[in-house]
Formats: sequence, C-alpha cells, structure tokens
Amino acid sequence: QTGEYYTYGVKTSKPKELDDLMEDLDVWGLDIFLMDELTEHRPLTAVAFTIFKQRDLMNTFSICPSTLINYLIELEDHYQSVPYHCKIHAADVTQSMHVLLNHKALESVFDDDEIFAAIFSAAIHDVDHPGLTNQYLISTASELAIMYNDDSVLENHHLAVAFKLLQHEKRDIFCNIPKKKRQLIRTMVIDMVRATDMSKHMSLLAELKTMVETKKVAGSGIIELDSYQDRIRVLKNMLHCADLSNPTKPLDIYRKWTDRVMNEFFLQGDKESSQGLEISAMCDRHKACIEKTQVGFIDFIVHPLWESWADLVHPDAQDILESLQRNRDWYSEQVENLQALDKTNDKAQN
Ligand SMILES: COc1ccc(C2=NN(C3CCN(c4nc(N)nc5ccccc45)CC3)C(=O)[C@@H]3CC=CC[C@H]23)cc1OC
Ligand SMILES: [Mg+2]
Ligand SMILES: [Zn+2]
Repeated sequence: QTGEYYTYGVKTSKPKELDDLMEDLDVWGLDIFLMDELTEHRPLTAVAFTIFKQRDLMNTFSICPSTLINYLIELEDHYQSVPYHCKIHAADVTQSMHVLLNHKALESVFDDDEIFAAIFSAAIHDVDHPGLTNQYLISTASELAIMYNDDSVLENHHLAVAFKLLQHEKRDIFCNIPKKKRQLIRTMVIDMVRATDMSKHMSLLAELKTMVETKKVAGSGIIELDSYQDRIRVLKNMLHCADLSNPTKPLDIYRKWTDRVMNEFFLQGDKESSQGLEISAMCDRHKACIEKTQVGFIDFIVHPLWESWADLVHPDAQDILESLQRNRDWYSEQVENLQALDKTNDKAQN
C-alpha cells in the first residue's frame, strides 16, 4: 500500500500529540491505548516502524521503508479484533521488548541480527490469534490443532502467518539479507515465538533461574553470554516477560488489559457453555472473581518470572518490580474490600 506515510509510518490527524507520545517510546508505561487513537488504529505499524528507525535497522538490513510499511500494515491487518490478543497487544509487547533491550546490563550484548529478530518476534508473536486458548482448540479438534498436531498450536500458527506475509516482493523485508543470516534470524524468531506458549513457562523460568545462578558478569555489570543457547535463552525470556508485562505497567493501563483479557476468556467460556463443554479455568463469567484471579496470576506466574528477570539484569528492573508489587497490593485490597462487602450483605440478609 503506497501513498503518504509520515514520520512514524502512519497517517495522523494529531501530529503534535503523536510527537509528544513518541517521546515515551523508550519509557516503561507508554500509553499504548493513546497510541492506538493517535495513529488512527495503527499502533503496531507506528511503534514497530519508529523502533526500526530509531535502531537504524532499515539501513543495517537494507530494508526499503515502503517495504517495511507494506509488511507492517499487512501484519497489523492480520491481527483479529478480539478483546485482548489484538494489534494493540502486539504493539504493547513490541514497545515493551524495545525497552527491555535497553537495559544497561544488556548494553552491547546483542548484535543487530538478534535485535532485529527480537523486535520482529514481538511484532508478529500473536498474529491472527482467534481469542481462544490452545486447550480449547485442541479439545474441539479445530483445523489449527489438526494442522499442528496439538503442539503449541497458536504459536506455530502465528509464525506461519507472519512468514507467509513476507512472500510478496513488496512486503519482503528480508529480501536484501544474505541467505545464511536470513536463516539464522528465522531460527531465532521461531525459537522466541514458540517460547510464548504458556505451557513452556515453567521450563523457561527454570532455565532463567539457572542462568541467574551461573551468571557471568563483566566488571561493568554487563552480562556475558557466550553460546547461542545462552543468548536465545535470554531473548526467549525477554519476549515472555514482555508478553507477561501487563501487571507491571501503570495501574490504569494494567486494568484495561485485565478487562480485555477477562472479556476474551468469558467469550470463550460462553462458547464452551453453548457447546456443552466444561467451562475452562477463569472463563466462567458467572463464577470468576477478576481481582482474585489477578492476585493469583501475579503470585504464581508474573512475580516469579519478573523476580528472576530482575535478578539477571540487576538493578535495571527494580522500578518494574516495584510497580508490580504496588499493583498486586491494589488488587489484593480490592479482594479484601469485596470480602468485607459480602460479609455486610450476608449480615443484612440474615
Ligand atoms: C492482565 O491479565 C492477564 C493477561 C494475560 C493472561 C494470560 N494468561 N494465560 C494463561 C496464564 C496461566 N493460566 C492460569 N490457568 C489456571 N488454570 N490457573 C491460573 C491461576 C492463576 C493465574 C493463571 C492461571 C491460564 C491462562 C495465557 O496463556 C495468555 C497467553 C500468553 C500469555 C499470558 C496470557 C492472563 C491474565 O490474567 C489472568
Ligand atoms: Mg501468544
Ligand atoms: Zn501475547
């Protein structure tokens, strides 16, 4: 799609506000919902294009700007309008990845190929997500589950769709990258996106913990990673952290993500109920306690991961960890208030 594209690769009716917002591109807590508004619902194209520009990736990989724009617009259009796993989530994870790559402990650790692979992986990592879980797709013997033999069904689909979109000369951002390097980048992207499957969470976290225990640090505090396995392990955990970053963001942004993800889970629960299937965990709109679920999500999954990540890049993620703690306390207070309310109601009724 040619036509005019502006500084950030997209049209905007509010160039001044968008300029101001893009000042926060390197900030944890950028308002990605405002980004969606100011870019006329092209948050992923605007964020990814601007990050590519800021990191000079178009020059490094001889990518023609219009080819990158054509690919990003096509990629963004292949994100479904589901409540949570939509293009705003992709833009959010891409921007979060960009900030994590800027950690001082990781300064000049990763080369251009790895940085390109990391940003590209974040941008594509949930493309064409149907708003349903792997477990649902498997238990309903869906086309996708059959295609991918029940193994990381969604994650394999996101990868296949993203790479298929490249197969058009006007969209092939890899076309000037030497074959060997293209294959290495493709391998890293496949490894990273497959690692966003939550069923891999425990093994990924165990690997991260091992890396923290055996961490080799240069005098400057910068981590030393001398094998592909170690390097990709950090990148996989980085994308997984970005994917699980909602509870670490400013509370008003976090709460919008909570509403969206619960809405997506409840829509699946409605489908399961109408199909006579058992309603999955957290998907029953009549039984779920949203606040309790968030406390559990933070305690069992998000905090353990971010605590290990913060150890790895100490002290660069301390403010992220503190934000997570504040948000956990807020949701925990909501649970207490609701319990107090129930007690008052019970008393009133009896
Ligand atoms: C903002 O709020 C959320 C954002 C994302 C997700 C996401 N959740 N998940 C899973 C995570 C573990 N789950 C739990 N299951 C069961 N039985 N019990 C649990 C008890 C306490 C916590 C979690 C679970 C299943 C769902 C994904 O797979 C999504 C896709 C990829 C990354 C994270 C996404 C959840 C959020 O709030 C719950
Ligand atoms: Mg995913
Ligand atoms: Zn995701």
